[in-house]
Amino acid sequence: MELLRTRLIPVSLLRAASTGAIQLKEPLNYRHGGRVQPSAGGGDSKRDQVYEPATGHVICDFVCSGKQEIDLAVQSAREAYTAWSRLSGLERSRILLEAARLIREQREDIAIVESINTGKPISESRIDVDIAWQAVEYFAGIAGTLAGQHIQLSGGSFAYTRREPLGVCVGIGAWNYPFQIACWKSAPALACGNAMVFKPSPLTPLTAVMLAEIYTQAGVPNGLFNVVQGAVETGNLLCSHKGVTKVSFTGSVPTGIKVMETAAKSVKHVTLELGGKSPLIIFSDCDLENAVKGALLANFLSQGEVCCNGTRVFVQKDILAAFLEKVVAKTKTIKLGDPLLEDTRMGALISRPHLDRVLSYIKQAKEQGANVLCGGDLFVPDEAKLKDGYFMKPCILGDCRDEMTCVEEEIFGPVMSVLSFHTEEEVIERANNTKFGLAAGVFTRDLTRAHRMAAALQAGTCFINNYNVSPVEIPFGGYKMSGFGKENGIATIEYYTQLKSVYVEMGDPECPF
Ligand SMILES: NC(=O)C1=CN([C@@H]2O[C@H](COP(=O)(O)OP(=O)(O)OC[C@H]3O[C@@H](n4cnc5c(N)ncnc54)[C@H](O)[C@@H]3O)[C@@H](O)[C@H]2O)C=CC1
Ligand SMILES: C[N+](C)(C)CCCC(=O)O
Repeated sequence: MELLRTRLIPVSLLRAASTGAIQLKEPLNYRHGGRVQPSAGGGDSKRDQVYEPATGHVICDFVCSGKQEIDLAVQSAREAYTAWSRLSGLERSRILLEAARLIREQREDIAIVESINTGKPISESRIDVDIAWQAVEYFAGIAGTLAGQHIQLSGGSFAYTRREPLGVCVGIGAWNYPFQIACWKSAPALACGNAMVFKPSPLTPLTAVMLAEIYTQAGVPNGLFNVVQGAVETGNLLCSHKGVTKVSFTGSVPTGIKVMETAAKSVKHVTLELGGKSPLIIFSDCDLENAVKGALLANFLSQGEVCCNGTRVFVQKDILAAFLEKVVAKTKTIKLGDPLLEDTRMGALISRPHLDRVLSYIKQAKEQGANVLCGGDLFVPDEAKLKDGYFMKPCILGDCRDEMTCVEEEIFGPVMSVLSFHTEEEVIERANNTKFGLAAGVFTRDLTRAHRMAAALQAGTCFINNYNVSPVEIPFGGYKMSGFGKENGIATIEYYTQLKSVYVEMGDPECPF
């Protein structure tokens, strides 16, 4: 019970949680081991409101953090870094394993808050929380294995390398997977001995603070994981702060470019996880039932608000009609509505402006000649409390062509664009003809073709006969304008450490002077 009293939201309220019932008063900044109101002064004192997408209600508001608060958060993280980076990997591992255990224990509470704040179904939020604690557990396991190399040199001299942390890292998150993004960034950062100041999206500020409380409960030093809240100005202050060594960013391409520009001025390390317009390629020799499942997984999780979604679905001409018939029938059965109900499979989009934007893409697609095969219009649930929610019916667009806006641009909503193709060579060229390169998928029973395709597709992740599965053991990250750097998998260690070479002379230096 002690543990529950320190929680962001009283557990009694969570047990009674129903959509539209939650109002929060607690501060959403987290600094040096506790929730705080941001220190006033230094610029951005704007207040932002937080909405519940399913009802349109305001859940709470918060003050955006300005210069003074960012200075305090970075300074506190620096202090924690000094203590944390001196621990052995195994000591860090033990604390992070406890954090993973606490996330598991609080899974349901975190998932409820996540669903209320993002609008996604509770069944999905639970999986997001699972993938999040698995990342913490995975990197806890790696913490104890971090090591350098010994290199024998001539004359008995030798060198060794030390894998050292970077210092204070900044994490900046998008709104679609708020808790998971906070874990995917903080777990490797902390495992490698860094501290982190994290800024969630202003649309979804709630669960990152729950993670901060969990890290404190698990035993990390105060300040090791601080949370600041805000939007553009706060993000900019973080990316330009002299005390920060790295920025790991998840968000759109235009913002990613700005983050990289700002970080470049003080030569900070950068990881960019940006948007996508990924191809899903379905060959006529596929298992059609599985390919239909793949197309749904590739387009309709989290109301389609997923960066790696396979939204350009290329289907080989001879199975196009059969595929469309099945995929449209399945899509029509997706149960929309209250995110907190067990059988809901699609909730509300993140905001009213975003919903309008997605609908305007559909309108434009129709004008450009696409054929709406299902959905694409507003959905108004029967329950009165949901009538102002941001719901729409999942949409499938047929008769798409490569040059249509819906095929070229990331929509970030439940909109699948279907295109047809004839040959393997043709589809490779068309699939790669994009500035993005986050993911790609192939459905085929031909083993050699599957691997040929995986090699030819310009994307950071290629799924064969599945889509949007994300085991924490495999690296995730983009090619081309979808960004660089990795999250998950052992490769991520490279992005949160630096390697020092130590030369040891065992004789006398040779000197020409
Ligand atoms: N590759 C990946 O792993 C993922 C990529 N995304 C991409 O994110 C986008 C949707 O998320 P949004 O939150 O709308 O993206 P966004 O780019 O608008 O915002 C992302 C974050 O950056 C902050 N920010 C805004 N301006 C900033 C600045 N000048 N300096 C520093 N930070 C700044 C925002 O407050 C927010 O926390 C989509 O394009 C999607 O593809 C989303 C999830 C995962
Ligand atoms: C978990 N997964 C694969 C569905 C999405 C992860 C990337 C993102 O944050 O959009």
